[in-house]
Order: sequence, then structure tokens, then C-alpha cells
Amino acid sequence: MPGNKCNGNSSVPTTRVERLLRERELRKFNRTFHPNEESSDSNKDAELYDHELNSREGNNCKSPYEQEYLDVAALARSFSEGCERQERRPSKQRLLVVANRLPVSAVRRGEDSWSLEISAGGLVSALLGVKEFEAKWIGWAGVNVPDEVGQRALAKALAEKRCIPVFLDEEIVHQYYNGYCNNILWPLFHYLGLPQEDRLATTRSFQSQFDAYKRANQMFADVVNKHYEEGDVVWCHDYHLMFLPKCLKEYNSNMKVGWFLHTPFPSSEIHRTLPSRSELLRSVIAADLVGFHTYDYARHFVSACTRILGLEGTPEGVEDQGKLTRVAAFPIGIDSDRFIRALELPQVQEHINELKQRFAGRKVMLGVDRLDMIKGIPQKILAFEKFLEENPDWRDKVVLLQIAVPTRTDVPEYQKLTSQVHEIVGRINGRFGTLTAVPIHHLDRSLDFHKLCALYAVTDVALVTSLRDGMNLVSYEFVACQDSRKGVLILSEFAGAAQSLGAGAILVNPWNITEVASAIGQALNMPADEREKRHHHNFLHVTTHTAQDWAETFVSELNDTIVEAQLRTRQIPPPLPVKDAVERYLQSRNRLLILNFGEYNLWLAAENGMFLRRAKGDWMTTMPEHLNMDWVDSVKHVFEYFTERTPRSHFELRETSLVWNYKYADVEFGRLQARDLLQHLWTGPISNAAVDVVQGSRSVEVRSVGVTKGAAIDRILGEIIHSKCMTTPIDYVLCVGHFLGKDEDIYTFFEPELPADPSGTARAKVTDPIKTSIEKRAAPKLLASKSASKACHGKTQRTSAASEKKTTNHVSGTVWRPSQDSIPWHEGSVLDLKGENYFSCTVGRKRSNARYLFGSSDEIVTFLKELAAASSSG
Ligand SMILES: O=P(O)(O)OC[C@H]1O[C@H](O[C@H]2O[C@H](CO)[C@@H](O)[C@H](O)[C@H]2O)[C@H](O)[C@@H](O)[C@@H]1O
Ligand SMILES: O=c1ccn([C@@H]2O[C@H](COP(=O)(O)OP(=O)(O)O)[C@@H](O)[C@H]2O)c(=O)[nH]1
Repeated sequence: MPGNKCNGNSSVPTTRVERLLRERELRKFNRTFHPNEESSDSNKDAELYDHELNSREGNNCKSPYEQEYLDVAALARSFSEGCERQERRPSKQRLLVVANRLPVSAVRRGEDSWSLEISAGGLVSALLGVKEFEAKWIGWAGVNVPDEVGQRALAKALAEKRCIPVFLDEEIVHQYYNGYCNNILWPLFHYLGLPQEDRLATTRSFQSQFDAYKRANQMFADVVNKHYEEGDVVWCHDYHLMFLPKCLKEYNSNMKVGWFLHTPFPSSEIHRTLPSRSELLRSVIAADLVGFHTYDYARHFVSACTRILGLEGTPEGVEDQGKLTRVAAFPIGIDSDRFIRALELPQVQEHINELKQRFAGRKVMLGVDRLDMIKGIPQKILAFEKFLEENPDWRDKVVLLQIAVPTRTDVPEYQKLTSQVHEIVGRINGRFGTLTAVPIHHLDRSLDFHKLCALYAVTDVALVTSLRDGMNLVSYEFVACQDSRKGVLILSEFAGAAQSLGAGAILVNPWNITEVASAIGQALNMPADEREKRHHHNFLHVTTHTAQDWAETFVSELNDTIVEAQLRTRQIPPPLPVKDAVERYLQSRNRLLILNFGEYNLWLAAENGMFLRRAKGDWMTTMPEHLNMDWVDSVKHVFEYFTERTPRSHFELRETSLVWNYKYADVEFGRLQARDLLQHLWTGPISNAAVDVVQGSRSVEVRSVGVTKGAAIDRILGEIIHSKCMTTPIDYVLCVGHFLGKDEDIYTFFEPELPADPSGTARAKVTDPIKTSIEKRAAPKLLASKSASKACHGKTQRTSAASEKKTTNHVSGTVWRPSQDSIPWHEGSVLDLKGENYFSCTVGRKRSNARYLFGSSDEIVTFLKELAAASSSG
């Protein structure tokens, strides 16, 4: 599959959407023309298809349809050519699916014999539909196997089902699965909050449960690492394994790791109540791709990362020090064909007939849920009771079949729920039942696949009243089995499925018993044409958004994160070649070091270089004479207005600029306010002013035109020359700093002056005709930026040396450009800098115009010590 190992060849599309679209076309092509073929080698497929069509071309009868696929074949080939695969995958891509639960449950039959049964649940159902990959499952088999003989026998039995067990002992299962996963994370993610009152004991044992959670995740990581082969995709699932991405990346930072959450991700206000909130978020964003069922859950996650971790949230995902974790929505689906085909099976038909006879003369309503508080089973039954209460005519004409699959039976909350549901069902059946019939048939067990399909097929109204539900696959399965009956789906608006099946279902708020009761009436009385129309919407969705599509889309996007990371990495400078920088430093005769320090014999610049001083001297201003500051009052007025309305924001009035800063405010609100503020500024106070507006990550700065760090360097050099009567031209430049993107022109200041890039290390520059003409010159020169400076607020006035000699130079707009006719000195007398003697360095891993990178400020100090040591010994 393309996207695995791209070498940056120019035929690789540069945007994510372009790449993923091509990949999608390719999959469509493969599926249409090679549905049964094992190999997914795109190049081969494209060639084969070309051949097939070309042999027909003689007839000159290419339909638009064929032409479309010829285009796709060409696309496929061009994309594949841009990707250099380290190995030609002979068959499907290897996928390691890691989930708490394996798709099979194990039952011990003897010391070394086991039987395996498929386990129920949405995740299992969805992943069973995934066929495009060579998938292996890694997970817990749901049983405690303390002895080695048993472990070996189980591992062998599971291997035949392509499953690999993680053995967890009873204590860990109790603390990790029953405790942290199902008593803390599960209720919290479904908006039921953290344990309170009677569950205070849990609050006390929170730390030990979290420790067990981390230990269990590490055990999963150990097994994954043991079975991992280079090129595998590792797909971690669900809230049980939020710690896993971090553990895996610690093993191998090149592992392709995706993480998908099957439950909702709650609002950041809910997540922030969790004591381990930050640790969990940090672990998850170690993954390359993080997926959710809906856009809302993805949005909540990004918001939690910005509000709780203080990271940058972008439309692409979450960014931390230049590293992007892609976050997106991937709504799951089902293997709809499996359900549709099952309806034709004789045993299913037999069940259907039995059910039809059993409930003849009555409408069938159906609920299928794990017996979980998030499924809203008591609310559903109470709504049904209300419907019977208000509609006596229906009492002997409708029946509710509720399948309540026991789940997490060791957790006390689930035990309580079982008793509560039994009690309500008993009461209602007592109230409305007769000697021969009861209105509610409640089953505390699971059904096999064929019986479930039959039940879906005979149902008139399906009732899904989840209080919160990640997606809810039961609603999809019901729709898949309803193509002849065209029954009605009543669906909670708090299930993820409401966002995909909303058009065809009757959406309800399950907390509103009256509303659900009247929805039942509406569904039972719905005319056939409306039922048909609604069903059509849903059926189309369910049959086109399958589990297979879901998995393919996720894995293809996960593969693409690697391409994206490579493209981004290319924008991150390489580390400073320290040895080379020191050697060249020693060989040069006049060095210019631009640093952010003040204790030595250095020049300090403030306010974008508007003010200068030697470390021990007085401040002087180099402010251009005609700097127009008329705009300040009106901008200040706007800044005051927004400061008043944005808690924890403030503004600073500087000599040449005004800065509104919202770094302590709520990030999202701050950003909204900043957008609003900018709109006000552009349309009002600064519409005609000579100012630049610079947007920082948490600030808005308005400053006079020409006040940039690049221009400041020009003035600083002018001052240095003026004060030192420099005789030797500068032949070595080291420029180090942690500058904001807006100030990065400092790095490029010298670039146009360099004859050539240092061999192999510097990144390619965009060719600029003006710059190129300058580069060709042997001895570049230095320039001044303004004709004159003026004194300001008691600071010593100093006119820049360059401008004393030449007055025609100027700064225009935001882009400072060296002017060629303002040279105060003869060529080469000030700057004689070769490319290999220029070292611009940024700090921290981020995209930058600098040539090189320091990982941290400490590294700068170490480097400077090396320079000092080399100088003194040299
Ligand atoms: O393994 P259990 O503890 O018995 O629980 C079964 C599964 O329940 C959850 O399912 C979720 O995944 C479904 C598919 O994406 C989704 O439709 C549903 O809304 C979710 O509740 C749980 O997330 C799984 O890990 C469990 O295996
Ligand atoms: O007796 C049963 C009842 C349910 N299921 C399956 O359990 C899954 C429930 O998934 P859903 O997304 O609705 O909720 P979850 O239980 O995962 O929260 C569906 O695929 C059902 O087919 C099953 O296999 N047997």
C-alpha cells in the first residue's frame, strides 16, 4: 500500500487530502477489479488493469466509466512511483490489533486443553469485518491462567485464530479492568462522573488502581514488542490502553502507532476532574494518529490537550514542540453484507418463522444492549410503561423484547443495575400482563449471531436509549436486517450513531420519558411510505460505511502520518555540527556572535532592535526619524476593550509597538477574541496606518512598519562598526536564539549575502531573483536601514553608522531587503562571509528558517563552553 515509505520524490502529493484521495481511489480500483486478489500491490494492479483495457482499445469503445478507471490506474502508478518501498509487500499489510479483550473467550477444558468462543461486543463485531489486512490480535483472553502448562496450551490454541494472549493475574485484572477501566474511566467518559459517596473507597484506592493500569499497559506493550516486525502497523484500541502508545514509542520510536477510542471522549471540563488527566493525555499523544467515532469527541480531546496540557490545537491535531499528533474522526461501521447474507440462511429463516408465529398479532419492539448503566435500560422500560399507560388500546398489541447481555459482573455498580432492571420489569409485567401474555420479555443473556439476525428481522421498532454511547452498532445491525420489513429506529441523540443515522431515525433525549413514550407511538403508527423513506436513508449509510472502510481509512491515514512527518521533518533543521562550528570559529579572524545573553561584552537589543546598548553601556535608540506612532491611541483603545472582556489577558504599551497578550487566558476563548480583535483593527484604527500586525501563538502585536529583528541586525552592526572602527571584515557568524516565527527574519538576514550553502547540510532556499543576484557577488556588504534616528525617553540618541553615510536606504512593509545602493564601505570591508562559516541555530524542535538546531538552552551553554575552551587553548 502506498504511503508506507516515501522518499520525498516530487510525485508524492504534498497535501494530506491529495494523498489520501489517491489512496482511496486506488483501494476502490483494487476492490472493483480484483475483489478476490490477495495482493494489494498497487503498481501491479494498475498495470494489469491497463493491459486489460488496452486490449479492448482496438474497438475504440472506451466508456466514460472505463476512462475514469484508466485515469485512476495512471494515478495509482504515479503515486506508487513516488514511493520507495523498502520491501515489496508480497501480500496484505501486517496489522497488530491491540485491545483489552481478544475476539474470543477461552474456557478451560483440562490441564492443557481449551475451547474458544467468539466474544460479544461492538469492537469485536467491527473488527471481524476487517479483511484487507493480515491482522493479528493481541489481548487478554478473559481468564486467569496462573500455570505455565495452561498458558502454553492457550497460546497455542489462540495462535490458530491469529490471536496472541496477554496474561494478566487476578489482582491486576481486579485493579486495572474492574477498577480503573470500568469503575473510573468508563463512567467518566460517559459523563457519569467520578466515584462519589458510596464509592468513596474507590477514590481512596485510586492511586493503586492507576498504578495497576500502567502496569497492565506495560504488559501489553511487552507482548506487542515481542511480536512486532518492522513495517507493521500497531493499532491500539480503547480506554483500557491509553498508556500503551507511550510505552510502545519508548520501545521503538519508529513504530507506527495508532490509537482509537470506542467510547465518547467527554468535554475537557469532565476530563479535567480525573487525577491522572495529564499523564493519560500525554501518553495518548505519543501515538501518530488518534481516532474517535465523531468530530465532537475529537474536538473535546484536542480541547483537553490545549486546556490541560497547554499544547497547541490545530485543525490537524495536537502539536507539541513541532511534533504533530494527528487527531480525527473515523466513524465505525459493520460488515453489513454478513448480516444481509445471514438472513437467507435456512436456520435464520427458521428462527424468523418461529418468532413470527410466537408474536403474531402484536408489533415487536426490540432492545439489545449490554446490561450497562450507559445504555439507559431503566429509562427505556419506564418510557414503554408510560406509553402503555397512555395508550390502553396498544396494551395487547405490542411487546418489548429486551436482550440485556451481562457484562462486567464483578463491578458492584453493574450488580446493582441488574437488580434495578429486574425490579422495574417485574413491576410493569405485573401491572399490564395477563394470564397468557406479558408486555416485556427480558433476557439476561446473549444470543448467537443467527438468532440475533432473526430477531432484528422481525422487529417493527428498535429502541436505543443510550444515555451516552460511543457509536452503538446495534442500531446499524438492525438497519442492515430490515430491508424487507422497513421497521423504525428510535435512537438516542447521545449515541454516536445519531450523527450518522439521524436522518432516518426518530431521535430522542432518553432522559425525557414523555418524549420517548410519544416517539414509540409515532413509530408504531408511522405510515409505510415514511418508514420506507427513513429506512432508505439509513440502509444506504450502513451498507456504504462498513467496518472494512473504517479500518482501511484509519490505517491508510496512519500510514500517511509517516509521510506527513517526513515532510515536516524536512522543515526542521539538523543539529548543529559542533565540531565544524568550533573549527571554523578558530580559523576565522573577526566573529560576530548573536546571542541572547547580557553579562559579557556583548551588545543587547530591545524592542526589535529599536534600542541598543553594550552590556555595560547606556541604552540608545536607533528609532527611525519618521516613525509614525499616530495609530497608538486608537489601537490602545481596542486593546483595552478586549482586555476588559477577556479574563486573564493583558496588554503592554511599548515604545514602538502595542502587544495584547492572552497567554494566561482560556486558550480557545483567547483565540476567538483575537480573531474578533483583528477584525476590529483591520476595519478601523489601522486600516490606513503604516503598521505591521504580528500574530503570536497567544498574542497580537501591532508595531510600526520596519520594526523587525532582521532590520535590527542591520542597525546593530552599524553601531558596532561605528563604535569599534572595525578594520577586519566579519568572516564568521553564529546566530542563536529561541525566536518566534515572526522574528525569524534574523536568521535569513545573512542568507542573501552568502556565496553558497554549506555543502549538504543547509536546506534548499527558495530561489529569489533579487537574492540570487546578490549571492553572485564575491564580497557582499552591509546596509543601513534608515536615514536617521531620534532620541526617545531619555535614552542616548545614536544615528546608525550606516545611515550617517548614506540616507537613501529604507525599509518597506514587513519585508526587509538589503538595498544594493546604500553601502557605506567599499566591498568586502565589513562582511566577508562564506556559507560554511554561517551558523544560524534555532532552539527546540520546530520548523525554522535557521540552518541548524539546538535541542535545548543547555546545549547552547555546552557549545559555548566548547568554543571558549577551544579559543583559550588555541
Ligand atoms: O469487553 P467488555 O468490557 O465486556 O465491553 C464490550 C465492549 O464495550 C465497549 O464498546 C464500545 O465500542 C463499540 C464499537 O466501537 C461502540 O459502538 C460502543 O458505543 C462502545 O460502547 C468498549 O469500548 C469495548 O472496548 C468493549 O470491548
Ligand atoms: O446477544 C448479543 C447481543 C449483542 N451482541 C453484539 O454486541 C454488539 C454491541 O455493540 P454496541 O456497539 O451496540 O455496544 P457495546 O456493547 O459495544 O457498548 C453488537 O455487535 C451486537 O451484535 C451479540 O453478539 N450478542
